[in-house]
Amino acid sequence: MYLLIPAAGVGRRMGSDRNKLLIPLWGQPILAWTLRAAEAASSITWIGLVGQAVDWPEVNDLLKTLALTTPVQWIQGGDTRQASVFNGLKALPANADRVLIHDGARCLATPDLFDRCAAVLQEVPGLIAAIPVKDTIKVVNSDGRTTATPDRSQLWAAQTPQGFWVDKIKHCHEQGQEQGLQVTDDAALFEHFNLPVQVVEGEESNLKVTTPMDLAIAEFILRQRYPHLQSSP
Ligand SMILES: Nc1ccn([C@@H]2O[C@H](COP(=O)(O)OP(=O)(O)OP(=O)(O)O)[C@@H](O)[C@H]2O)c(=O)n1
Ligand SMILES: C[C@](O)(CO)[C@H](O)COP(=O)(O)O
Repeated sequence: MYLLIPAAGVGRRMGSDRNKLLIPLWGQPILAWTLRAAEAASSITWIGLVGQAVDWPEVNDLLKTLALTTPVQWIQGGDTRQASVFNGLKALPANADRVLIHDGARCLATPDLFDRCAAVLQEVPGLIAAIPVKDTIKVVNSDGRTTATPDRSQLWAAQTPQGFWVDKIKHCHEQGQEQGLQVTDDAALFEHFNLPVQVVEGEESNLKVTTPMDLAIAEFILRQRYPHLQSSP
């Protein structure tokens, strides 16, 4: 299975002056955890790492340290996550007919989650990892007043991996760019063009490390996951 890792952000919400994926988390960069999980997933046979040129020297050093057996191709990212993913799709090997797309910031996803998504993608053209929301969600207007309360039983929090048949998702991105669509996940393009997106049970621990609080939570999760370790493996 081909995997694209969007890793070309800047981490504004982290308050970082550099790519947050290079910030240490329990002894190694956030991105290292993501790459280790992808490496450990039996289904992943190729990684497209989508990043900004300014980060390449540090990422290259990290790749040398990790010495992954899975081939990793460096791909130039774009100004938005959507543009970065599209660049990644255009850089896929010609024989790639299915692809998983996984945020570099979701560094706690387990190898099992990748493998489960890869297995389902054999059967459906599009999927997302997701978990049911626990909070009651409100729609709020520009005055800060609630205007609606969607039925919680129908609300799921989308995660990544998200997976797609390559020809379909590439076409969606092409059309989306032409029509000026701006989306925060790739499944939204599938939905916009009336293509089916199957939910695969995600993981509560598969948080997107976005803010400093997320870093603290992520370290807690790692310490629980590797209780025998004093620091990262
Ligand atoms: N131009 C961009 C923006 C984001 N991403 C990636 O998309 C994932 C999810 O994005 P997010 O968590 O928002 O990361 P940032 O954009 O860095 O964070 P912020 O929005 O706070 O700046 C991350 O792995 C990020 O590296 C990307 O590849 N290219
Ligand atoms: C793709 C995603 O992780 C699904 O929840 C999320 O939409 C990414 O959002 P971001 O603002 O680019 O971090």
